[in-house]
Amino acid sequence: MSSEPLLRLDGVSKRFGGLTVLDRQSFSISEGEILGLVGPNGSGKTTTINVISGVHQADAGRILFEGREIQRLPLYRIARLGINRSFQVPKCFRAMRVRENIEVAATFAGRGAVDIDEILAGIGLADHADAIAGALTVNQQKMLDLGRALATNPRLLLIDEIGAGLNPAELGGIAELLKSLAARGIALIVVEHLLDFLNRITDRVIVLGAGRMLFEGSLKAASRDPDVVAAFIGG
Ligand SMILES: Nc1ncnc2c1ncn2[C@@H]1O[C@H](COP(=O)(O)OP(=O)(O)OP(=O)(O)O)[C@@H](O)[C@H]1O
Repeated sequence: MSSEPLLRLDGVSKRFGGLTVLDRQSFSISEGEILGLVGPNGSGKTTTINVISGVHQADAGRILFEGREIQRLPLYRIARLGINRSFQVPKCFRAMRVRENIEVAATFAGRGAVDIDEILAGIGLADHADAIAGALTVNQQKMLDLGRALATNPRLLLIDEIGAGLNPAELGGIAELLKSLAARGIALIVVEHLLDFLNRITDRVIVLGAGRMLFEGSLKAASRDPDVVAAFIGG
């Protein structure tokens, strides 16, 4: 493994109109690492994922992936470099079959052959391969979203609140899947409100409050940090 971080944010800011949503974020992640991103509603977690993946462009700062600046690249080029993400609200092709959704993602990214059956098994949809995606439950569609991201052979995977609404057994399955991806060298940034779930997969978290990085370290230490406590319970 290289000692250089896979991804580095350097003073990244994002504004929507007069509202500063990300305020000079700087952090990095190495291959095979899982980084948790937590914070109250509206603190900028999804926006962080959106600027890394190219859904939005940063207004200031640099985003380096394997040492290369990507902050001005469009989403499809970022995906082809090996960064992909899941969405809080699933975005699969609802009229297509489950397997076709994954095949389309693999073809679009053009990042080499992937084992579609292995992906289907990993996301728990092997028995639904021929189902129409729109007929799946929302939780299954979230898994399909993850499968579509995996089909692009990512080196960095951004996971946006996958845990909400899942039962403990499903959460356990996802935790094991994410850990196995990290063991294969994929870096993961996981946005999550379910701290027990996060605790199972990582001990490094960044806590955001109103777009600012308030804390970086273990979840346990975060829970004792006065700035973090103030952000969550309002001073
Ligand atoms: N496209 C947009 N246009 C305008 N404002 C936006 C846009 N996207 C996000 N925001 C605002 O940016 C702020 C941060 O939103 P973001 O979705 O990143 O927060 P979050 O931490 O992911 O919240 P949650 O936990 O509720 O998902 C919020 O005030 C939100 O209303």
